[in-house]
Amino acid sequence: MSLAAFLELRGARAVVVGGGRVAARRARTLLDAGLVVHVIAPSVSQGLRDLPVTVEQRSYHAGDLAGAALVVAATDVDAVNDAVAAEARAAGVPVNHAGHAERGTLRFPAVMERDGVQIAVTTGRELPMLAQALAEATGPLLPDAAHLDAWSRRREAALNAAPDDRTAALAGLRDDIRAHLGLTGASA
Ligand SMILES: C[C@@]1(CC(=O)O)c2cc3[nH]c(cc4nc(cc5[nH]c(cc(n2)[C@H]1CCC(=O)O)[C@@](C)(CC(=O)O)[C@@H]5CCC(=O)O)C(CC(=O)O)=C4CCC(=O)O)c(CCC(=O)O)c3CC(=O)O
Ligand SMILES: NC(=O)C1=CN([C@@H]2O[C@H](COP(=O)(O)OP(=O)(O)OC[C@H]3O[C@@H](n4cnc5c(N)ncnc54)[C@H](O)[C@@H]3O)[C@@H](O)[C@H]2O)C=CC1
Repeated sequence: MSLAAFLELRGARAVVVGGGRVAARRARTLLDAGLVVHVIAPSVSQGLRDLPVTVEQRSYHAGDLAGAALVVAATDVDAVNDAVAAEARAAGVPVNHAGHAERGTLRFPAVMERDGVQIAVTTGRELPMLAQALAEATGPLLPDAAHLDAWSRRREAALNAAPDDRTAALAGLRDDIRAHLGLTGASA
């Protein structure tokens, strides 16, 4: 099993090597998470140029990943993606290898988000359609902001309650949340 985690990388530098369709998809994901994206590729698609990224129109060279907190190797040349992944690994920087995910250290999941709540799905293999379908199927479960705010207030109040009341208040909140999601019975 891989490590499931959410990275807070707002303002950090990402280097995307490659300028095609996959690079553009990854760049959008990184921008949504607040990273500063730098693209290096001899040919950069219009879709990618239209995004708020900086572009260096040339081939990748060793040393290009200096200062990167995250790297994407998304060229259509396996050997180049391998070289990018090797440089990133040596620098201890997480890297996504577009052609062979197992040669990198980071896989992108399919994601559903609503008001800050995120559900991310990975298949542990390369079945992007399944990852996407599973994420989509969970979408309707995501609560709206009004519910989130009400639950957060109740949790705060419960944590501030006297010890005798706290347990019951937290149990009541847990039951209400589970019922809202259609779950019945005790938690697993
Ligand atoms: C391993 C992985 C990459 C990694 O993370 O290292 C990978 C690999 C591959 N994807 C391929 C194709 C497509 N992938 C998408 C879309 C998505 N792919 C994503 C993830 C992953 N894709 C990782 C595994 C996730 C898992 O399974 O757990 C999503 C979830 C997230 C993201 O891309 O950021 C994103 C959903 C975006 C959304 O939610 O909107 C589309 C477009 C579409 O479907 O609309 C196409 C077809 C068009 C095209 O070619 O672009 C192929 C080519 C073979 C094939 O067609 O299968 C490979 C390589 C291979 O399979 O060898
Ligand atoms: N992970 C995924 O979701 C998917 C991955 N793939 C893989 O990703 C690869 C890229 O796919 P696309 O974006 O569709 O390809 P594409 O053909 O649209 O783009 C390839 C890009 O690589 C750049 N490039 C080539 N040599 C380079 C070098 N030496 N240095 C820097 N950039 C270089 C090109 O200039 C071009 O911008 C595919 O070959 C495939 O292995 C393909 C589909 C989906």
